[in-house]
Amino acid sequence: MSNIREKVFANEFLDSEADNFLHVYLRVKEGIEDYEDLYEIIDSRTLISKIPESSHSAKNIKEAAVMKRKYDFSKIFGPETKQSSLFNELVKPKLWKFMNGIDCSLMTYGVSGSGKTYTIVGTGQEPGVLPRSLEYIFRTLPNMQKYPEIKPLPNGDVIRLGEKQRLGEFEIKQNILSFNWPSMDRNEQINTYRTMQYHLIDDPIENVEHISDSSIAIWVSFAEIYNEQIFDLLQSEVLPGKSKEKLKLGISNGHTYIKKLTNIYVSSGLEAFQVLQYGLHHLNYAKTKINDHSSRSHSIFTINLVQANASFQEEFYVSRFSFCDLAGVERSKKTMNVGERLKESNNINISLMVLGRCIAGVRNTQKALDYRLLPFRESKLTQIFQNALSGHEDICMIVTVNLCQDFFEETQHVLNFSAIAKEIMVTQQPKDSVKKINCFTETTEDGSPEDNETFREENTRTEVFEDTISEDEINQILNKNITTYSLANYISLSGNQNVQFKNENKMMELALQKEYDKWIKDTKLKYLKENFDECSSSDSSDDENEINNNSIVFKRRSRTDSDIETILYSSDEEDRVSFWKKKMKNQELTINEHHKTISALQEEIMKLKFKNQSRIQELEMKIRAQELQIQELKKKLDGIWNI
Ligand SMILES: Nc1ncnc2c1ncn2[C@@H]1O[C@H](COP(=O)(O)OP(=O)(O)OP(=O)(O)O)[C@@H](O)[C@H]1O
Repeated sequence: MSNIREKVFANEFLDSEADNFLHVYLRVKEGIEDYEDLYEIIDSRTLISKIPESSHSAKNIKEAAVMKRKYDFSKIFGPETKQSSLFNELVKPKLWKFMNGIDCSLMTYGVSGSGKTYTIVGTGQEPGVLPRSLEYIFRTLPNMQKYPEIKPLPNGDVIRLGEKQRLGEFEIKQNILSFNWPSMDRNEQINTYRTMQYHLIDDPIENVEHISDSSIAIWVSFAEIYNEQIFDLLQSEVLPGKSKEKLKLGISNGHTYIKKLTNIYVSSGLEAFQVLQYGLHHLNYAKTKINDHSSRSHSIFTINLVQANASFQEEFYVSRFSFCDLAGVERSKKTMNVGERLKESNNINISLMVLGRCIAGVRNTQKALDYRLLPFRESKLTQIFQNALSGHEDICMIVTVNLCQDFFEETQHVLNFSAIAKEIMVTQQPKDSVKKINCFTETTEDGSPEDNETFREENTRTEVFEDTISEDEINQILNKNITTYSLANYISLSGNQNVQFKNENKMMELALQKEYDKWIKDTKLKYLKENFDECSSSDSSDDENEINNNSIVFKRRSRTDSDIETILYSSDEEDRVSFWKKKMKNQELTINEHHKTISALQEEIMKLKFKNQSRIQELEMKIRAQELQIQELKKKLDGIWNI
């Protein structure tokens, strides 16, 4: 039998896609009747936005003639689009790739309430692309075994399970499937799924002859990024008084993964759907002014497909399909959020801003070879999707919009974002980079699967840098055509891997380091000039709004409240992010100050308590002494009476 991957790459669909740019689709929410004053869908790919003079977006437009903006999409799904059409046209071809071993991601991006969750999860009557995908995958692939044999680890390796571990994994799944819902009838879920199955019974499926001669398994995971912390939505119920475990990120072979994320083995679409419902039940939702059931986090549901070549028992291929439902773009003025909701809002906006900056950065990098240090590490979301967002995986975005007037500014922001995203070039994975996945055969029969997983994660893989410097790169460096991004990369690589190279080229490295330091200095000065006013001298040296940079004093430009909104919705992403970061930093400092005051007061109270306690003890001892004296005197008195 030939290699599964060879069949994948021989498949004609891989070469059939005409454009190599990131696919960005627009989905227009149904039920908005009178949007023609503001928007015009001129064909299946183009939307025109008419910007009213009163709008904030019109401020930067000088001539009346350019009060229209044109946005191109891979395809526009109008308000009449049914969930089934969206699935058939957009997701089905991707599932075919996924079943042939290629990693795929689908993201929904849009204003809060515009239909992101509706598109991915849907409702009982109108299931979204995810439940439909689960059903499609299980109808297409051959029957799965009841107990799993091979388990994919979060870092990309696979592990062969022993007898006890197989039973253990089965039990974990059963616990989820038999979970008692406080607010939902389990039978209702099953009926919802069965109804969908009934409707899809005549839907054609693909011929997967070449997959049927390999042994396969499907595992699913579900993670949430809430307030910049990662949580496992499939973790068993947290005991009262205990908090949910925060998961960390790891890097393996250049891919970022979530450490210790639970993977559940599922052997049918219904089981996978029930696991999805279990995770959704743990997701952070809240009622805001613009959506009664608003997701306050980014959620990532991943289907992992493990294929083992029947003839080569130790050859495994894992492919993943991630469905990422992003939290909604929102303005605190509209949502009227305060307290915890406001904090969530800030975190959501910041991570979406970083996403926008990364996308713009990748676009610029590819377009003008204007390499920069892209801010992927500034948010968990962008770290996880770094590889996909850099154009190295099959990723598509569904931008959801509500074309009503109330959300005009936010929708412009979303449309601008999508216009940039659509310019990202996607590079197809080259054939020679396909690798065989490591498989670990378990020797011990005892120990839980989690133990093994942790052991494997911690002991078998270390974080490694993906590649070494190529001849071309060295030539680039010598030609001084090097960009800052490559410089930074080179320095970090030479510091970690190329020890021999480093020794041989010490002089060159020093020169590069100098050039890199200069870039850091220039960037800092540029930033200060953009955000601060230069002043001749400083009146108060400890003013936190002042920065002294090489004896030039810069004073922070003050910003009004309305500037905040302008920054949040302006096109200058870097300005926005740095502004919000600083604002949050200041808030953190103020909170710290409050904490310090509270600690001081608590100390004072303790001191007073202690002082009073010793005074009370002193007085009690005096009373005791008085009482003893009384007793003595009484005794003497009794003696006198007895005489
Ligand atoms: N295309 C559509 N057709 C019918 N109903 C829709 C459509 N899109 C959204 N809805 C309905 O609008 C409401 C809000 O949608 P949804 O919860 O999907 O928004 P969201 O973008 O995920 O919001 P948030 O970011 O706040 O979580 C839901 O009741 C949903 O059923």
